Amino acid sequence: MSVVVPECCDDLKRERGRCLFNKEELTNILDGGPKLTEKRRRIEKMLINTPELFDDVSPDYLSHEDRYSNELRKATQLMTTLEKNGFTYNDAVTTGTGLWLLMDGNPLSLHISMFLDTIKGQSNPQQLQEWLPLAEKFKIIGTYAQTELGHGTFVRGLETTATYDSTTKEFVLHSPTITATKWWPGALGKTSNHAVVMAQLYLGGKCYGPHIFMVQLRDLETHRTLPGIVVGEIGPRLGMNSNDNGFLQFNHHRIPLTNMFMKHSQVTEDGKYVKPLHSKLSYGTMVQTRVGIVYHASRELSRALIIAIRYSAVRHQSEMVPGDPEPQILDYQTQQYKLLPHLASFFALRFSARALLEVFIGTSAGLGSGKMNMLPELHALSSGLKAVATNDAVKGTDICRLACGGHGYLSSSNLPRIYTAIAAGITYEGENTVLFLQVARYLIKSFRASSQGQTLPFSVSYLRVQPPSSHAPLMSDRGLVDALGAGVRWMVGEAERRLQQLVDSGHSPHAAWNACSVHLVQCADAHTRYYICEQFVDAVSKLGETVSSGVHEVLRQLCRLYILHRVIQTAGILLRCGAVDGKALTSIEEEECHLLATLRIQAVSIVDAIDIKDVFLKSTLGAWDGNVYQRIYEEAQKSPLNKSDVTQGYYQYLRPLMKANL
Ligand SMILES: CCCCCCCCCCCCCCCCCCCCCC(=O)SCCNC(=O)CCNC(=O)[C@H](O)C(C)(C)COP(=O)(O)OP(=O)(O)OC[C@H]1O[C@@H](n2cnc3c(N)ncnc32)[C@H](O)[C@@H]1OP(=O)(O)O
Ligand SMILES: Cc1cc2nc3c(=O)[nH]c(=O)nc-3n(C[C@H](O)[C@H](O)[C@H](O)COP(=O)(O)OP(=O)(O)OC[C@H]3O[C@@H](n4cnc5c(N)ncnc54)[C@H](O)[C@@H]3O)c2cc1C
Repeated sequence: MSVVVPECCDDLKRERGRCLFNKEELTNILDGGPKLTEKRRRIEKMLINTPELFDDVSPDYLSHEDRYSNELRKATQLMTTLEKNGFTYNDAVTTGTGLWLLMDGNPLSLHISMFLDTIKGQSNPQQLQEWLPLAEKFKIIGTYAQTELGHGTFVRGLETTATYDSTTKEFVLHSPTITATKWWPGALGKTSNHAVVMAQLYLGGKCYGPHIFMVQLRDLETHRTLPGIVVGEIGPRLGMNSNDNGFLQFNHHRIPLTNMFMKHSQVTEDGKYVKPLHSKLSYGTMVQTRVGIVYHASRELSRALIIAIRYSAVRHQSEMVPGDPEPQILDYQTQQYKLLPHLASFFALRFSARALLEVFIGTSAGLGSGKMNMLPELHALSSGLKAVATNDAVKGTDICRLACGGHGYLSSSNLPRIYTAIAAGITYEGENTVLFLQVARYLIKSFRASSQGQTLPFSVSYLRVQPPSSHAPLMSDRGLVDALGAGVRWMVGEAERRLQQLVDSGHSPHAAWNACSVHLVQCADAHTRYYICEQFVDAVSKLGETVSSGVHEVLRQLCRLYILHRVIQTAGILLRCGAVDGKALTSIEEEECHLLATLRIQAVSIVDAIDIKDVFLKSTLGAWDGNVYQRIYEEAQKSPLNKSDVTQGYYQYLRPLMKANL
């Protein structure tokens, strides 16, 4: 397959003719610099030149088993192609390209993410030396097996046990109940021959809580399940059915002492426990994956936006002015209102993902030298951003689908598959409500610390009980972000007051927490969105000195739209705390409508600059050339039902019905 850029239709040609900025420059910003754009394109070119990586037939037409095998075939082909060309799996992950090719849930994704990340982040030097080369070269294939039938959220409630037997220097892994069955891990059913398993550590009859163990599940030659282990696949799901999400039970299965991950906590041969520097270090893989998911969610949202915005420029429907030609649906203000705030969201999430990655890298470096103080901040930021990013990506993707009318419901639009894949992100890696409650815990703690005069970490410093007065005019970007900050401060203060009131009236702190938890989740959501606004404003103002005026103007408009939209969404709170008044809100609403019309002019060019090629969009509606109707028609011809004019079903059922005397 070669990269041919086809002629585009007249509508898209006209849209692209109105571009006032340098698209390549915007692409570079989104990629993180020209070098990264160049690297991504090299990887893409290599993948596009590997036809085996592309489906001729939609997975929708395959049986469950064929679907799995086909995806496994592509996943292994991808890994060997990368290797042969001097790239790593990580290059395909960090550029998004690998996931786009295999986004029906691929059986190697857990191996290249959580399995390898656990080996890198939780092993002592000997374990690293032993396992990393095997895993990196796919000599062993693994997954992350934590969730059980009975518990996903509450890690401390897991029931799988790992009991140390000092006589043999082994751990005995056991699933004592049906609810202790591991359930959900991707690639556990049929693909993995190893798993990192989260289990309750027992030493001398005492439970030390969840710890991680490396467990071989299958024979490396025959791939048969080892004795003492039951493993299988959990059956069809809402989406990502090419993966083999699995179940796993242990029956007094023994593994060596050295198979407990021992970077942070250790068990000695005689069964003594050595505590980690921080009790949640074993949750590190989850934190790292949440950081990755923020990028992943923004990428998936961007695919949906490219599809829906290009389609909206090609699709003509109804009359805006009686008797006039049917306009492009993108000219309807309501259509702009559906799509453009999500386009702004994509940019906001991308800049925030980058900021979060920096916090992650900084914190990880600190951990290396024994500094644990950044861990709570990283946990709160990664939890909040993972939750907001997946919530917004899911909502945005569904709006993109709706914005494409009936055709958005077609599998060939690819919007259903993008939606079902990212929808899982709300649940996996920490269910979003639960993650927000973790953020809320951090907010309340910080707010109370501030009342006692303590200095707050950077992401919550604006919560100071007596904040410095803002000098930015209200209607400036900074002024509106400050107003949003004042809103969050008011919400958190209110939550703290309600909690205290309940405790004072005799409720236990835990009962009070539950009684305030709807409000607490709202605080966490608002705090995270305030952080996102800050990152967006900062990023655009920093770029201001280095980019051309056209690109800067587009970024400024997107940032402004994001902030205005957020202020309107939070209007109730901002009015209650006096951060804005009705008059300001009216002018903000008017400005938003004006901005929608301004951004509409270059919307197609902005999504072009995201630079995702047709082969990765996989959509009949969103291709570069805008040749929508021909593509939809051609795709329909591939339906197996069209192989014959009269189907078997006619002879078997319809004809007998028509002939029956009813
Ligand atoms: C490098 C980046 C690369 C960039 C490039 C990127 C490219 C992309 C990369 C790849 C991505 C592609 C994506 C596609 C594939 C996706 C595959 C994924 C498939 C999904 C896999 C899964 O789905 S896998 C299972 C996940 N399953 C959970 O996610 C369970 C949630 N459940 C909990 O996580 C705990 O259960 C929960 C609630 C914390 C309570 O934990 P708990 O009960 O032990 O703790 P408590 O609540 O009592 O809290 C006590 C104190 O601990 C503090 N604390 C708690 N956690 C802490 C922590 N982590 N760090 C610090 N502090 C922490 C807390 O803040 C309290 O602090 P304080 O006391 O000071 O207030
Ligand atoms: C596609 C997919 C892939 C997955 N892959 C893996 C994997 O590879 N490895 C793995 O180990 N796991 C995996 N999981 C499991 C996933 O991590 C869990 O499903 C997730 O952590 C949520 O846990 P749960 O299912 O127990 O939900 P529950 O916690 O039972 O959630 C049900 C409801 O209860 C609410 N709730 C729960 N606790 C609280 C609380 N404290 N306060 C308020 N509300 C609460 C939740 O908000 C939610 O509304 C995967 C899941 C999916 C869907």
